[in-house]
Order: sequence, then C-alpha cells, then structure tokens
Amino acid sequence: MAILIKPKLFEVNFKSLSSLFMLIVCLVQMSMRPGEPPLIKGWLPYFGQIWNFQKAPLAFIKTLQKKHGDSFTVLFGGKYVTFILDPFQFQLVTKNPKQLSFKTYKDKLSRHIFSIKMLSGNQKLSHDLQLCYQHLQGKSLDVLIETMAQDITHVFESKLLKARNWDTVHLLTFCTSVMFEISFTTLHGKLLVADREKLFSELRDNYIKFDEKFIYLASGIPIELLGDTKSTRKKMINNFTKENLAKMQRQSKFFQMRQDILEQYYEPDDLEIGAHHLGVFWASLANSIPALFWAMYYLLWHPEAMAAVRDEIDRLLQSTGQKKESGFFINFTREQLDSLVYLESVVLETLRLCAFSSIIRSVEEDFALPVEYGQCLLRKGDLVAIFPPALHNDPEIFEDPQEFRYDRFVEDGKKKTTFFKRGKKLSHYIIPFGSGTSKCPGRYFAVYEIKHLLFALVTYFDLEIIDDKPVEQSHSRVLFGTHPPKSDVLFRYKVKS
Ligand code: HEM
Repeated sequence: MAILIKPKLFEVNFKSLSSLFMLIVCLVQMSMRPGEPPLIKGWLPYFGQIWNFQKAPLAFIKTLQKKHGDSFTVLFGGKYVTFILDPFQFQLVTKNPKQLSFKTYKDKLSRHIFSIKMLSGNQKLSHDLQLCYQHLQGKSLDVLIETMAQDITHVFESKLLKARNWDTVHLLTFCTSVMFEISFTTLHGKLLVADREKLFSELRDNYIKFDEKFIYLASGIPIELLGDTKSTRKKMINNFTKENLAKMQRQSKFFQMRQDILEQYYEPDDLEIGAHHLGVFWASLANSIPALFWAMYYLLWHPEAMAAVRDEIDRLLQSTGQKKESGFFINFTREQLDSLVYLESVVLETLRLCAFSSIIRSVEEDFALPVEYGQCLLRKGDLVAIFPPALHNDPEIFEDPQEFRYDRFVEDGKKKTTFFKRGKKLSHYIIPFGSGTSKCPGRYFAVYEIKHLLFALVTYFDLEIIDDKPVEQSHSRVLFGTHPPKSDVLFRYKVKS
C-alpha cells in the first residue's frame, strides 16, 4: 500500500523515471462513474494530492469539504481514498466489515511495518490475539493500573524527586523517557539485568529511530530504502526472544496471554513472535508520548488550566485526608481519579487538538454506501477514511475549535458529554481512539497513564516553560497517529518546597 511518499526517497535514473511516469499515467487515469463521490486527483499522476495534504492536512480536507460536501475521493500516492466526513454516517463505515474491512488493511500494514506475515489469511490467530485485549479492561485493568502506580512511584522516587533545585530539560525528551520506562515496565515487565539502564536507553533510542521512519513504512516504502531501519527493527524484535523475555519479571497478564497464544502458532524461537510484540510495544508508546507532551505543554502555557487542575487535586487530597508532604505515594482509587473533571477535560482537549489517526477500511467489493442524499458508490480496492480532525475542528460542534480550552469538556462541575451538530446530539463527538473493530484496545490504560502522570507532575513539582515561542504540530503522522511537536521545547522543574 502506498499513501504518503516523500520525493527525496527515490533514486531513479531519468530514463527509467520517464518510462515509469508513462506507465503510471496509463495506470491511474481513473475517472468518476455515476453515483461515485467527487474525485480529486490533481495534476500530478500517481502522487495526486499527497503533498497538498501533507502540507496542511486539516485545511486541505476542510477546503475540499466546503467545495464538494461530506464525501469525496482523493488520489494519494496511487491509492484512492474516499473520505466520509458526516459524523452521522460514521457507523456506515465501521458497521459493514464484510465490504469495508479493517483486517485486510491492518494485515498489510503489519506485514510491511513489523514483518508479521502469518496474520494474512489466518483468521484464527487474529481472533485469538484479539481475546487478549480483555486484559486491558475491567478487573485486569485495575491490576494494571495498580502496577502502573508502583512503576510511577519507582521512577519518581529514584529519579525525578532528586530535583531539589531547578532542572532544565527538553519537554519531549522528558515525556519520552518517563512514558517509555513506565509503559514498558507495566506492560512487558521489569528488566532483571545488571545493566538495566543501558539496555533501557538502547531500547528507547532504537524505538525513537524506528518511530521516525514509521510513516514511510506505513506508506509502503520498502524498508531497504530507509537506511538502517531494517537492522533497528531486527534489534528491537530480538529484545523479545524467549531468552530475553526470561530476563523480564512480573509481565502483565495481557503480555503473558499474547506470548502463550503466539507459542501455539510458532516455534518457540521464531523471530516473528518478537515482531508481534514489537507491534504492540510501538502502539503502546507512539500516541501516548506526544499526548503527554501536548497535555503538559498546554498546562504550562495556560496558567488558568494549571490552576484549575491543581485546585481540584488539592480538594481531592484534602477530602481524603492526604498531605503532599507525607511521601510520594498518594493513594487514589480509579473513581477518585475519574472524579477530576478538569484533569480529564485537559486530556480530552489535548487529544481533540492533536490526534490525527484516521479510521481506514479497505473496500473488499464494489459497494454502495447508503448516505443521506442517496448512495455513495465505492470501488473494490480503494480505501475509505473517517478523518477525526475534521470532526474535532468543526466550529458547529466546538466553538473556536483551534483554541485550547481546558474546561471544554466540563459542564456544571461534571463531565460534558453532549455535543450537537445540525441540532442533533452526536454519539461520537471525540474519536482519537478510532471506532468499531479498529478501536484502540489500550484506550483506558492510555488515559489513566496520562492522567496519573499529570497528577503526579503537577502535585509534586513547580513547573515552568522556558522557551516562549509557541510550538507547532508536525504533520509527519497524519492519518497514522497523534502529531508530535515540530521541535522540542525547554522547561524546568523542581520538587515543591
Ligand atoms: C493517547 C494514546 C493512544 C491513542 C490516541 C491511541 C489510538 C489508537 C488508534 C486510533 C488505533 C487504531 C489504529 C487503526 O485504526 O489503524 C489504535 C490501535 C491500537 N492501540 Fe492505541 N492509542 C493510544 C494508546 C495505546 C496504548 C497505551 C496501548 C497499549 C496498551 C495501545 C494499543 C493499541 C493496539 C494494540 C492497537 C491495535 C489494535 C488492533 O487493531 O488489533 N494504544 N490506537
């Protein structure tokens, strides 16, 4: 699958380039048939509108929406993608899995990005692995959250609480380091080796290198063209060999169950087991790290938001008879954390502004999507996409959508859950975690982790931003995740006296 491609990655000589160009022109001259949504190809064969989209994704989609309405098809790097932007039609995309398949799309990505081959054509393995997601919910989630609280305590006590004087660091680097250690340890287990710190920092560096190339892999570019990405991926997969897993203690039930299932399908020393673990390892960090960054960034930029969050935390601590001075470990239940409505609103508002993952399905057969004005004909082999940022930035739903408003999801002191479009209540007004079969199984874990970390950071530390220039979002993740910042930003922290 090829969606996002940057020109500098191609090194082709002129002769072959012109023949390739002619071939592509012939291949991609698709035109609209009656009943199909408007088709926007642009003047550039094959690549179509990809660079216009990448330059300013939201503005690009909004312009097309204004001109063509809520459904239209765009050519992106050899693929025709039909956007469905009316939130009342989202269910049509997610509730027809036979015709609009997530599995076909996901299996292709898994093969290309993580080198997982067995998923294609193996319904049973996919089904069995899905069963493991039960351990990211309900009672198992309680256990995970408890483990996470211990891991947060460990990281704070052993590292961060040593900052009695101002410590100046880069915010993204800081969030990456904290989130990496906590997520890895909670989900995959504690590393039982003498050189734990060294191993951690190697794994983190490899993750960062791999993550930087993720979008190219997701775009279908062969890994061989991406420098040393293949060897980085191999090193990471090797972290999950049976021998290395034996060095990890207290693995989560979620991880253990996946390992047990994978061992039923593969020989114990098959490296593809590690490739599966790499997939989840990447998924557990790739969105959470930028989400924590932006939540912290917005709190630091908006003193009124910081004050509101600190105030409700103080009130919770007082009502439960806990004092900040009485050691790091502050006890709160899941319900108490949930009762912090401003904290939750900050997290939702952050995701509303920064989450750019799309909900994508592959069209398995020619299919007529019954939309409000009649039918929207979809062609076999194309892709269909819901683009959450269009919903999240709709001024009819969210007033001044480009602004960060820390209390946007609070009403009368409670969580606000009613948002309207065309006078009708929306069942889905914020969808950073996808929808239907592709909905993120780690969403509860992710939100608790971010909230817990923000709670600990704002409670124990004085925090100040140093760079006073606003940071923009990088579009390097468009369609595939939460946008990271274009550049890192300096901030300083010290333990409250
Ligand atoms: C703010 C944090 C997060 C966001 C915004 C997020 C968002 C998403 C989205 C949009 C998808 C669907 C992708 C698609 O349609 O192709 C997804 C899938 C997934 N996420 Fe998350 N995620 C987050 C954190 C996590 C965490 C912490 C975990 C692990 C515990 C996790 C595990 C997964 C897995 C395993 C999948 C693939 C599910 C499948 O298709 O089988 N995510 N996530």
